[in-house]
Amino acid sequence: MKVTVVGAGAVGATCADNIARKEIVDELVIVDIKEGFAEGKALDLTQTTSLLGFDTTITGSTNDYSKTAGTHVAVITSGIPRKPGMSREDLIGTNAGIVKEVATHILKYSPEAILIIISNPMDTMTYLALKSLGLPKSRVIGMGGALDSSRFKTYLSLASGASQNDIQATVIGGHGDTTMIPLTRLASCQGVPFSKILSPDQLEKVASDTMVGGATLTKLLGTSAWYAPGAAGAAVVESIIRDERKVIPCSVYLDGEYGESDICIGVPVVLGKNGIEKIVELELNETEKAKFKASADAVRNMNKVLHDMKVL
Ligand SMILES: NC(=O)c1ccc[n+]([C@@H]2O[C@H](COP(=O)([O-])OP(=O)(O)OC[C@H]3O[C@@H](n4cnc5c(N)ncnc54)[C@H](O)[C@@H]3O)[C@@H](O)[C@H]2O)c1
Ligand SMILES: O=C(O)C[C@H](O)C(=O)O
Repeated sequence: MKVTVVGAGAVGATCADNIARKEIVDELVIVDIKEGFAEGKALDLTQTTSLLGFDTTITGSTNDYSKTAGTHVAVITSGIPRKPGMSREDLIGTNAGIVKEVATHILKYSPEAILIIISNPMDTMTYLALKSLGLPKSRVIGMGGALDSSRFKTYLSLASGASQNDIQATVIGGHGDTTMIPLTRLASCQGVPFSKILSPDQLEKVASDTMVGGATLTKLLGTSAWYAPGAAGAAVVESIIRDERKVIPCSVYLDGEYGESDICIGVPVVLGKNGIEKIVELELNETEKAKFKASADAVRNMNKVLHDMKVL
């Protein structure tokens, strides 16, 4: 199996590192537009092979996509990250052109590839890749919910003292500071609902901390996060490559599910060898449904910018 990671920056290199350590592919290719950068990251990672004991061939390429031929899964992380004070949506002007160009190059050499979109604003970039390339909806997957759900688990754990590994918690909706929906009603610790563990005020604080999780890190780091995003990207790749059929919230094209159509937005999906094997429809209450609709309206408004920019 072969995986390509486009963008050898903070998220791309961390994702590649995690994929290599998991030993889930024979070949890993990293591509970047910056001369020598992907080759350098690939060589550096290769030199961890004997230290970490994995056996994956890692190569780098400066924009030569012929090296990516035969890719099963391509992870797109190329583009600019936000700086403190910015929103993810502020990145659309630069990243839309990059994502469209990169996805086109990947598909030229690997027409059957499954695309994992990480570049922000991720829901809109996922929609752009799917629509501009006319790909089947099972093969274009936005990574956001996996990361947001892991942050939700971190904040639930910090508030309650429970182990993150005992927690089940899901974030749906857009991958934006105001659009994501941490499902506090459904969060549980080994079968015990968090509504029985934390007070309503504590749960509300956990939800709002989760929603601004990316912005909090951007303020601390001066740029956006990479360890958890890279690990979340690798977890999505792993479920596909190993055909694990894990349920992971991802941004996917909806065609009537959750009452929405013609939009990519975060919902739980089964990830297996064909990409999206199934969309899981959670039973939302009226409040959650209203939040999901508001989130979808905001994402749809952002998608309109793609037409204004004439990239779609
Ligand atoms: N979806 C998520 O959950 C999530 C999480 C973290 C970051 N992100 C997003 O991922 C993106 C990357 O973040 P980062 O911190 O790795 O940024 P970074 O600046 O460290 O890396 C981006 C890399 O993309 C490369 N690049 C730019 N244009 C390219 C092109 N046309 N072809 C190939 N490579 C190109 C750059 O040279 C750079 O090395 C950002 O848009 C960020 O907002 C998304
Ligand atoms: O916060 C960002 O801009 C990057 C990413 O979407 C994240 O959630 O870490």
